[in-house]
Amino acid sequence: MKIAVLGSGGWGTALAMLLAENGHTVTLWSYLEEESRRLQQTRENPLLPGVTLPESLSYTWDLSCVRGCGVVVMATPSFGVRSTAEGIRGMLTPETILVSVSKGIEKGSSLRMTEIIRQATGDLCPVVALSGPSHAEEVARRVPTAVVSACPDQAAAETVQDLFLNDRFRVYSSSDVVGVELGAALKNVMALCTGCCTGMGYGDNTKAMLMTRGLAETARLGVALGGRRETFAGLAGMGDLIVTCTSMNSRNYRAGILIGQGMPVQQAIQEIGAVVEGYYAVDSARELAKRAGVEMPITQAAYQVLYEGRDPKTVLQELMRREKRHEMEETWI
Ligand SMILES: NC(=O)c1ccc[n+]([C@@H]2O[C@H](COP(=O)([O-])OP(=O)(O)OC[C@H]3O[C@@H](n4cnc5c(N)ncnc54)[C@H](O)[C@@H]3O)[C@@H](O)[C@H]2O)c1
Ligand SMILES: O=P(O)(O)OC[C@H](O)CO
Repeated sequence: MKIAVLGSGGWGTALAMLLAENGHTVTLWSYLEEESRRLQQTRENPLLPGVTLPESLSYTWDLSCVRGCGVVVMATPSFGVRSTAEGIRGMLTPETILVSVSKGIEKGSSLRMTEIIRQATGDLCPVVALSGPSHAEEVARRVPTAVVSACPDQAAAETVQDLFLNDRFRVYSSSDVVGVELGAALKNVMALCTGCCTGMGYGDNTKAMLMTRGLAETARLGVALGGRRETFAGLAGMGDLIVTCTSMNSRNYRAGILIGQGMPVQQAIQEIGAVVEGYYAVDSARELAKRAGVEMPITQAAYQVLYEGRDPKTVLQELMRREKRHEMEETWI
């Protein structure tokens, strides 16, 4: 299969490697010409240390590489998804399958990634979300990993499942694209929160509390927006939450640690040197929650720290002092 991977950050590069190793003809598109030239010359991505890119990969910074591709993988940061999708409109056919691997919710529109792609490309092709606990650094080193391929069009989800599957990358299919995408976007917010508490010197109890209650509010929003409750107990929900809130590979968790240690938010994001999606998602998630009438106290707390400059210790105190309640009072998995 001829495949284009759009976005040569850590994740786009790791997936391009995997698809090339699965025998596909893969072109890796970079947003910046110099990034593409450097990849071609060095066959290394500094975001994936110690990994050599396969000889069979091709590199470009020209979006016309999508012409004639059966599958196009959208792997830019969430803020680049709309413009990249608009750039390929007119080069697709109804048979092309688009795969979204970006994790976020668009600022302003509060649309999920597959919704943006469908809108920006004229809703011509099926759009599959591929998500789950999968740090690029580990996938590139062939560490056994499992993810989920989600689309209401089951045939498209299964085509993508087959393309990516191999003996170190297991892919499940799902029709719940809403649940899968919201789990992906919200776990980044929770990782910023758990990182922040780690940075402030709190321990495993605090981390477990935020992960568990964070998943509860994620599922509450997801179900209100049409996702299935059980999806949040799966790879794109609990699975990705675990990996992101516990791994030093996580950009969101590491940014949270720096903020908890007292570094200003923008400086912490700069320091990470790769996209910190939770920062962008928190604003849109809060907006979605408001519209759906869903309570999301941890997301709200994260917003106050990240956008209003409030002291994280005070914000955590306020979370702890909320009115007492029954654990299973609300929608839960
Ligand atoms: N890195 C991972 O382990 C991983 C795993 C799963 C999903 N994801 C998701 O994949 C997406 C990409 O993450 P990443 O870690 O590869 O990012 P990254 O920070 O490593 O790479 C960012 C890339 O995007 C390019 N870029 C910058 N601005 C752009 C724009 N406006 N339009 C298009 N491209 C632009 C940069 O040139 C760079 O190549 C994110 O949504 C992330 O949540 C990442
Ligand atoms: O490094 P993070 O926090 O952006 O997480 C990357 C992936 O989403 C983990 O599945």
